[in-house]
Amino acid sequence: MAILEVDNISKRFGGLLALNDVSFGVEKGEILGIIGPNGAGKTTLFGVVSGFIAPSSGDVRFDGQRITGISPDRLTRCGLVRSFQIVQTFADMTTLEVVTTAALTRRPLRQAIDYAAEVLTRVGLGAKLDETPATLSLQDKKLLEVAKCVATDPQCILLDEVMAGLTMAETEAPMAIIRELNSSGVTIVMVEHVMPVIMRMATRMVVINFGEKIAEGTPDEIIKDRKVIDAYFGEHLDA
Ligand SMILES: Nc1ncnc2c1ncn2[C@@H]1O[C@H](COP(=O)(O)OP(=O)(O)OP(=O)(O)O)[C@@H](O)[C@H]1O
Repeated sequence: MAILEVDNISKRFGGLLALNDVSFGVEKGEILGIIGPNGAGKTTLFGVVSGFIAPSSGDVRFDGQRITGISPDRLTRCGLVRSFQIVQTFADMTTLEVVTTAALTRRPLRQAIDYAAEVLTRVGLGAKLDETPATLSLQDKKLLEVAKCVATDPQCILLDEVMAGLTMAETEAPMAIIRELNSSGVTIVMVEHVMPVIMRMATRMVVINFGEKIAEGTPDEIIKDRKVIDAYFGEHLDA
């Protein structure tokens, strides 16, 4: 059963058609990877699905309900949450305060603080509750971004380049956390440039190029797809 349906989404920025009639579904419990060359429209697509960008046309449905145009905070309460490529934090807050803010989505303050500490520990930041995000390493900032999502108790998480900038060794921790989340029933949609990561994680993939969906299938099907290989100009897609 599809938890998320993207139906004929187009988005125009002035003269630029950033998304052109993109449609796909996300099945409950899967890990869907979205890939595409730079500027393909992946971030715009995430923005539309998560309520940050209004589409020029088309609809998004979550759990059977039309959600097009619904604000990100309402979507979070519905169980659909996104992470950001550039780690979003407030300068003066501690990691515990940042994640507590997210946990307040479904809990009163006292419980939100306890739950935030639990989630931070789960992602490996249990020793850094009192640190400000600016002092964290890039890997820890990414884990904080994941913790913010997890603390809202989502049904579906949209992860925008959680592995970008990390070494392959550093990707192991976020990959394990995402797998664990998925095992606990959370549907994952991830945009990722780090090809070996997405090939290992995704159960299915959607490929975007110049704002259009050019392919959809399992990682094995995708690496053999002629249109995908051409879009990457022969870039090596092996996992
Ligand atoms: N707010 C905006 N105003 C005008 N053009 C935009 C805006 N946001 C994105 N674009 C353009 O839309 C196209 C798609 O951009 P988008 O950021 O969605 O691609 P992407 O696949 O996420 O790229 P990357 O992999 O580099 O992050 C690009 O040509 C970009 O310059």
